[in-house]
Amino acid sequence: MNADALKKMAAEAALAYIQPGMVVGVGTGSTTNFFIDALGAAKIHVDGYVASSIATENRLKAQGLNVLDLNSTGDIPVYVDGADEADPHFRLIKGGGAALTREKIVASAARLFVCIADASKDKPMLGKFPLPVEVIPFARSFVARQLVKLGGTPTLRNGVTTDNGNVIIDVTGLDFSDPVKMEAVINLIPGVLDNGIFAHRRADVMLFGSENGVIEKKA
Ligand SMILES: O=C(CO)[C@H](O)[C@H](O)COP(=O)(O)O
Repeated sequence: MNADALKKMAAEAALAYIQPGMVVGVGTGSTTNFFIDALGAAKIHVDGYVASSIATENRLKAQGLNVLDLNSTGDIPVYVDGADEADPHFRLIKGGGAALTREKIVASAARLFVCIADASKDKPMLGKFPLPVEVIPFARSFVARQLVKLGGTPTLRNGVTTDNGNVIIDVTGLDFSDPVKMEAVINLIPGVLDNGIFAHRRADVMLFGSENGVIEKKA
């Protein structure tokens, strides 16, 4: 099976977590797009969806699904999103689609975070995937120098502006032996809005699409 078939399998399995009357948070990316399409077909009578990006909002609307403002919903029962890497402790690297800040906000507002991915994202430890960091443009060069001091090699993601009007710096070479600490340390650099380590807000459930079917892991 190709990666898309595995992503679709994981995305469709996440429907089991969606109940009528819920507010559902929806992530961003190709795996989440399969989830949105599955939602459109399933026609579950949820209260509405909170989108983690403009792209997701547009795709939900194209499916005729009701999009809600995060500021007018309370805590969200469930959030479904993909990941670039996941470790055995349900910690993630996200932001390959540049939506990491809003994704982390909606994930943090959710009581349950269901992460959907193809099994290639299941890693013994984080850090092969370059870490996305959302940075206020004014501070781009300063932040890059601080990331070098942390042992990283930063690269500006060319031509990308986030939904928040910022830039993305992708960083390789960081020490991921303590992802909780690294997430916090990077976020202390002035000019950083957020970074793609999801260690303070980890996933609660992992659904990996694999050649042997969906592998479900619960924290
Ligand atoms: O964090 C993300 C977007 O900011 C995505 O969830 C992550 O990049 C995975 O994407 P895909 O489902 O396309 O593999």
